[in-house]
Amino acid sequence: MRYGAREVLAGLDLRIHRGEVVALLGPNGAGKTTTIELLEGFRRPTSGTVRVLGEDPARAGDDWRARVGVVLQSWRDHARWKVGPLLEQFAALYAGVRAAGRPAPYDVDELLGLVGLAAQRGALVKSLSGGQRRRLDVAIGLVGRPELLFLDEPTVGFDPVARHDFHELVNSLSDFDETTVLLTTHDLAEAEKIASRILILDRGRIVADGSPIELSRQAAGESEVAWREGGRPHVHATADPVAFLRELLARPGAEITELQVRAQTLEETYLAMVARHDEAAGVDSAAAEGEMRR
Ligand SMILES: Nc1ncnc2c1ncn2[C@@H]1O[C@H](COP(=O)(O)OP(=O)(O)OP(=O)(O)O)[C@@H](O)[C@H]1O
Repeated sequence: MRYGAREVLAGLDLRIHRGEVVALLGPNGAGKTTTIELLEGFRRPTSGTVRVLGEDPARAGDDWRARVGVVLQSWRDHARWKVGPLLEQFAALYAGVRAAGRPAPYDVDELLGLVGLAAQRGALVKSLSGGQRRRLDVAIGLVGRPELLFLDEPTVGFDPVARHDFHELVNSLSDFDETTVLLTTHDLAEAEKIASRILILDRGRIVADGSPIELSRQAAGESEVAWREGGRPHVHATADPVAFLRELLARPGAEITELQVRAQTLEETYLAMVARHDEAAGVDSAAAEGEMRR
C-alpha cells in the first residue's frame, strides 16, 4: 500500500480466522489504521489482494456491509441527534438490508445497557463526554450484530470501569456469538486481556504474530522466580522457570515460602520485538528521536 510514492505497507500477508480476537499493535504510523481501512473497504490497495468474508471489501454491497461492524478512530458526526433515536435509526437501516438467516439487530435498550449508556438515552450526542461518545461509537459498530467487528482504538478516553466492561463485552461477543474482532490499541494490558492473537506491525511489516504466551517465548524473555527461604528473600531470572522450580522445591530441607513466578509482560515483549526490528532495519533510535523532535 502506497500513499503517493510512499510505501506504508510492505508485503503484508495476513489471514484471520472466524472467531479470533486479534489485536493489532505497533508504533504510531506503523500502518495499523491503513490495514484496517483496507479491510473495511474504505481504501483500495495499490497492489495485492484483500478478501473479507469471501469478498473484495472495496466492491462488496449492502449484504456484506450488514455483516461487518466498524468503529473508526475518530467519528465526530451526528452531533444534533439524541443517543436512543440515533441507534434506532441505525438498527432500522440494518434491519432493512438484513439477508435471510441473519440475526435481527440489537434491541436499542439492551445495547445501551451493554455499553453503559442507558442513562444517556435521551441526551444529545454533542453533550456526551469523550468516553461516553466512544461508547456510542462502539454501540453503532455493534447494533447490526456483526459477524466481524473492526475497532480502531476503541477504548481511548474510557474510565477504568468502562474499560473493564468493554473487555467483558468483547470476550462475550467472541465466546457466545463467535464474532471475529480485529482491534488496534496502544494499551498492551488491554491486548493481553482480550486478544487470542497479537500482531505487531512496525513500519508496514508484521514483526510478530502469536498468542501473548507465544510472543513472550519468541522474544526469549526470562521469567523471574522470587521466593523466601529461612525468612530471606531470593530472586532468580531464568528462561525455564518450570525446570528451575522443580529443582528448587526438590532440594532436601528446603523451607520455601512466598513463592512467585513473574513471566515477561507483553510490554517487555513488545519493546524487545520492536527494538529487534529497528536494529535489523538499521534504525538508530537516537536519530529517530531527533527526527521526531524536529
Ligand atoms: N491519507 C494519507 N495520505 C498520506 N499518508 C498517509 C495517509 N494516511 C496515513 N498516512 C501515512 O501512512 C503511515 C501509516 O499511517 P497509519 O494511520 O496507518 O498508522 P497507525 O499505525 O494507525 O498510526 P497511529 O498509531 O498513530 O494511529 C503514516 O506514516 C502516515 O503518515
